[in-house]
Amino acid sequence: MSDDPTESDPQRSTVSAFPVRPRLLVVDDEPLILEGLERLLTSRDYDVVTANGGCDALIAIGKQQFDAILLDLGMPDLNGNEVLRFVADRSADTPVIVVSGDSTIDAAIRALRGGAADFVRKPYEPEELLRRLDNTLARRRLEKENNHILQRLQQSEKWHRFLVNSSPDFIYTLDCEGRFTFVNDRVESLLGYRREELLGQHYSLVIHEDDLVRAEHIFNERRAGDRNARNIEIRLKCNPGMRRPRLMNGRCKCVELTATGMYDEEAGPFERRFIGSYGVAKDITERKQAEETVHYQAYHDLLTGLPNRALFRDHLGLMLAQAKRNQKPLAVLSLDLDHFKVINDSLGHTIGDELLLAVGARLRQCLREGDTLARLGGDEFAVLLPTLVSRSDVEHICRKVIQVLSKPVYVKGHEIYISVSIGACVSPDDGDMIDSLIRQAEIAMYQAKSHGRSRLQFWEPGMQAPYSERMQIEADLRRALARNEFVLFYQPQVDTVSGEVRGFEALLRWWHPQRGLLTPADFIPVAEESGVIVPIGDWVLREASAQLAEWRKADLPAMRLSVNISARQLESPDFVDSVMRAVQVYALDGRQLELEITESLLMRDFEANAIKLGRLSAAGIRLAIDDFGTGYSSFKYLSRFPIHTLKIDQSFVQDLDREENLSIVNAMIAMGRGMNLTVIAEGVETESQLARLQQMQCHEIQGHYCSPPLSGHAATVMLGQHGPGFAHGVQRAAS
Ligand SMILES: Nc1nc2c(ncn2[C@@H]2O[C@@H]3COP(=O)(O)O[C@H]4[C@@H](O)[C@H](n5cnc6c(=O)[nH]c(N)nc65)O[C@@H]4COP(=O)(O)O[C@H]3[C@H]2O)c(=O)[nH]1
Repeated sequence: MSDDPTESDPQRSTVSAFPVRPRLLVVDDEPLILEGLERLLTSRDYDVVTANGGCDALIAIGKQQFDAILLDLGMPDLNGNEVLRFVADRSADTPVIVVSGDSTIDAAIRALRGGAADFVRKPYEPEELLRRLDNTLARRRLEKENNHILQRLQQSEKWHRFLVNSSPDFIYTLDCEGRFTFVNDRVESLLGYRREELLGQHYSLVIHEDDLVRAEHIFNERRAGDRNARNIEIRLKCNPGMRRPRLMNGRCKCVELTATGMYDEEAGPFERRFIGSYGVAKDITERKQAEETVHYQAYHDLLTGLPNRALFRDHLGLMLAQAKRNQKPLAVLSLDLDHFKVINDSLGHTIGDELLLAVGARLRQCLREGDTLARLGGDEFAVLLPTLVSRSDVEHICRKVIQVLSKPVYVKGHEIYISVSIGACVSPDDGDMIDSLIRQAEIAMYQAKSHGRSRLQFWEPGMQAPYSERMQIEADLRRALARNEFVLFYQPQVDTVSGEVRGFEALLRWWHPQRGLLTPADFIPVAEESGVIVPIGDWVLREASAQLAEWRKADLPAMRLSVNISARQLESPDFVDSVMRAVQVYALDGRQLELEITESLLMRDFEANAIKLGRLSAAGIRLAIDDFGTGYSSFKYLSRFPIHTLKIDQSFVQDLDREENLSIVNAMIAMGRGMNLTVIAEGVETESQLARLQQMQCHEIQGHYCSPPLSGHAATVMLGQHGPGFAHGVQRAAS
């Protein structure tokens, strides 16, 4: 858009902008005078148009623009004053010089009042007329130029005002006392003040109390140019009484401020007078909030809102420095919920999350304000006790924690019992390095877990090894499946009367690349705790099923094969499906597969287990109660499960000489037979044990007396021979 007002007139440009010959209109009814004037002016290079009366003049003015008009007054058709009025109405900026024979002062005054620029009496001196014409044209040229400049200034001010007011930034000026002399419209949406409310007010009205000292420097900025204050972050307060809170998000805004000193330029370069400052404040509230969110997320656990490991480390670092200065001990606790994974897997993550929230809140109750409680991940919490008197303080707090967490937690209708294992270490006794203190507390916590859970264990120097070994096993276990390092062994279960092999128990072994063949006792507890047991258990089911399918393919007698099921496996929501899948994939007769589940595990979640096992039983799959006699099951409950086999725990079998054990085993066998179950005695090592079991009419035995667990190949060979050797031994014992 152009700001040049003459650009809109195609007929004529201004005298100053386009130095062409000035165009004049000469009006007189006297032909001789008209001619004389025309000659005179043309000789001076004016572009002359003549009109021999008032009417002619109006026609000429209507057609084109003139830079000046020389006008006679007394004309018969239309006198000069009428023409003058017409010019004043139509093109007021065209100067008119009246050239009249009427020499009265009244005529001159009237003409000048009517808008004439000058009055020249006839007869005139040509040079005098030309000089007056030149003056008039020069004056008009200056006026036009001034107008033009004024217009441009007004336009430019309008644009600046528009830019300032529609700016997304808050723009202000202050006087030298720090009072607002200008604020743009943005202040209303930013701070909730109307402009009039702020004008004349001291800037401190809008500064957040905590930033007042900093603001003093910026709002009194005297520097101008490149050295001024730039991009200074500061908080501005919103109008507390604002009526339209929907415009605001929050009670204060964060801005980035650039301020500059203002000086009175007219005082000259050596006498610059400070008159105030102006500034531009950019709203960065959203950016700050986003930064704060990112920062919060980086340092907090999002579920509980507690500090995470990074923030815990920071706090610990600070407190260690402080403890060193004050020569006071501090303690780091590592807390881990016992069996949390089981709860999480069986009741679902939503309940698990609620439980963690409840635990966090309870832990907080046991601590003082200066203590730090953090969630390091999963069910692992950490506590920093920065001011201790002695170790007994730690014991006291931990007793409180253990006691508070031993009370049931109610989540969505579930009554959940949880306990916590705590490891602790104290600085400076146990060191003063952040990471080693945290690690030592964790090591001690694992020790507490392995010593029976729900207890406190202080770190001791020798504790490193078992923890590392456990971690190593866990890491190796995670790789073992992919590397095909697991293998199943098969231990036969032999009929006590016929001596024939009735079935096998599949027993897991791990060919560890460095440590050789490992038995379940070496790795099942770690696999259970870490959850790796679920995929491993799945593999066992598939491998055992594959073995049955292989025996069938080799035309070997159909055997029962039992597999051990772990707690995590049974509680996994996918359990039933994974068993069914194995049966279907290998097209097994469901009755060939038996699941061994310990009685205590069965009782743990009675209702859910009854449903799951009911579904499996409907598909013909058998259920054996493992380690029978070691748990606290009630016969009444046991009868609600579709059980086929009772396995008497080897601890009873191996001590059959004791009268008391003999009676128990006798009762168990009688009960099993009474319930129409197959009774198998485990861990039978001697002939006399076998003889007693035969006497008590135990159906089958399993143990080294018959055979240790065999490799798949050895078990296949045995099946081919169909166990005559056993029959011989078993029958001999019976006779
Ligand atoms: N002293 C003695 N022991 C005998 C005798 N005969 C057999 N045994 C051992 O007794 C254990 C019987 O298995 P379990 O009670 O089911 O107890 C098993 C079972 O609870 C668990 N387990 C084994 N395989 C698996 C598996 O695939 N999955 C799961 N979850 N657990 C398994 O590990 C436990 C131990 O398994 P193993 O070390 O293979 O130990 C086996 C077996 O080798 C004997 O005459 N004398």
